[in-house]
Amino acid sequence: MTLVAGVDSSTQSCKVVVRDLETGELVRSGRAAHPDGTEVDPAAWWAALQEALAAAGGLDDVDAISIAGQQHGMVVLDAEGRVIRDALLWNDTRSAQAARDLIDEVGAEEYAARVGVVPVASFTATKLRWLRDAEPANAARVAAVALPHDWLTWRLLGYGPADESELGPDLEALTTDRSDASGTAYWGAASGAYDLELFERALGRPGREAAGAGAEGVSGASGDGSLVVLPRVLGPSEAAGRTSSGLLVGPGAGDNAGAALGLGAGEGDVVVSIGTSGTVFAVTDASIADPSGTVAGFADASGLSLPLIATLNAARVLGSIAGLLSVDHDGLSSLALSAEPGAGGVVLVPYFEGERTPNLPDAKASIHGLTLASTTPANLARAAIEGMLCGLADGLDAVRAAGVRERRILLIGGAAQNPAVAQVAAQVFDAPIEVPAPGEYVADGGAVQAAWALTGTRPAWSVDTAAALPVDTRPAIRAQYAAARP
Ligand SMILES: Nc1ncnc2c1ncn2[C@@H]1O[C@H](COP(=O)(O)OP(=O)(O)O)[C@@H](O)[C@H]1O
Ligand SMILES: O=C(CO)[C@@H](O)[C@H](O)COP(=O)(O)O
Repeated sequence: MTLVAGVDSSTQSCKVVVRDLETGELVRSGRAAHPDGTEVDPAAWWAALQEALAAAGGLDDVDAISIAGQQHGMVVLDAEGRVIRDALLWNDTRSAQAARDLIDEVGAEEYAARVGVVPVASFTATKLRWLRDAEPANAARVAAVALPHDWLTWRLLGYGPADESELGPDLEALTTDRSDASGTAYWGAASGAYDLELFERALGRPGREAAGAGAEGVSGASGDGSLVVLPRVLGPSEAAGRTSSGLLVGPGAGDNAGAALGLGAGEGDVVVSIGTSGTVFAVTDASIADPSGTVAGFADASGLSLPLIATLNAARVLGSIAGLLSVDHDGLSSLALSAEPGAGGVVLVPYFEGERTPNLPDAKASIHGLTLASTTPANLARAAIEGMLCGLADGLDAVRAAGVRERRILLIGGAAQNPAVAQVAAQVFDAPIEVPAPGEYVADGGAVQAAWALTGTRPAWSVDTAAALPVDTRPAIRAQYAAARP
């Protein structure tokens, strides 16, 4: 049996799946927790990857692996391959002003036309601008900029600081893929190239694409320190390299593109993912350039496009309200299902972490419509689920406005396993909902990439459906949410 592995290095944890190349059957899996916070030492991701791989039985009998991960995080390396400061994650909003500055300088339409996105605090370019302005000494030391999956792939191949790695700090060996590169705001899905002027504008230092492992005589960060190295952008089935033990390492992906690949999402499928982030996305032929910045024109992991909206407030909203009500996930579900649709008029606008869609990085959550009669645990539980899903339904409207037409919504992510979430989703969205069998679809996308890189053919593994819910729209839920949100 030939085995391939996929990894999801996500915000809250690292997940590994090992699958049979021929059938796609899940053979083993493992996971390990990531630290909390929006600023994380990448060494913690590396440690979690080792732990999750060990829990998944190791890689000795595995032929290929590929690492997908949380998008946008800023990993800055010095010329010795050391991480200069903790990574700023996609949900760190300190770069909101930097995003506004970049838009003022370049223009939203120009950004959308050049790289398919308009900066928000999540995107890597804004974090680099923040670094330039807030930590100039660190910005001056930057020799390479990577994303979380790029850095983990590089480390897995054996690169890193000389005293921590087999192969040393060859920055030319850094790689990324189209999907994750498209979340930087300095690589365009339509152009298929870095926009080096936008990169320089962000960090205040010129950059160039890495020349490939072992490239010699290249002037740049590894040589004269003048040009910052950006990972070489690999195609969907292009390998990043092999480890010294012969393990083939695939290109990796941003987590949402990884999930699309793991689900085999195609025309007519809109994926709604409810993990740390809430996302709504689809795989499309045409690339998107939305000058309002609502829909990001990302690339997918198969050579197509991935128009996407993301919210900062998803599964953790439910965790927070469950904690407040002293119940677990099942308890929150039972409470929510015991309340009427509309939660007795109680509306929770869930901007606990600020928000990205709509772009309100400094917003806070609020509860509306409380009366003495409506203030019950059941209504609060239901309002949390309804509010979180209404934000995503607004996102679906934006994705539709960008030209996407869905036949069904595929509901994935940790919170999709909550029965109340699936039921309320059928009442909030106006499309049929399918909940795929519980699984790690991002890591599965990594396994698909590993198989694709190994054999040259994209595998067509099947995905089971756990539940299918017909449309049961209750327009009052979105109407009262629309009246309450800013
Ligand atoms: N049954 C459930 N109901 C609600 N939330 C859940 C449930 N199971 C897991 N979660 C939440 O889902 C989140 C993890 O989902 P996941 O998709 O793995 O996130 P990420 O990929 O961002 O790390 C956690 O916040 C967890 O508390
Ligand atoms: O910022 C985005 C997408 O643009 C997020 O989707 C991150 O990629 C984090 O994903 P999860 O950890 O929530 O899966």
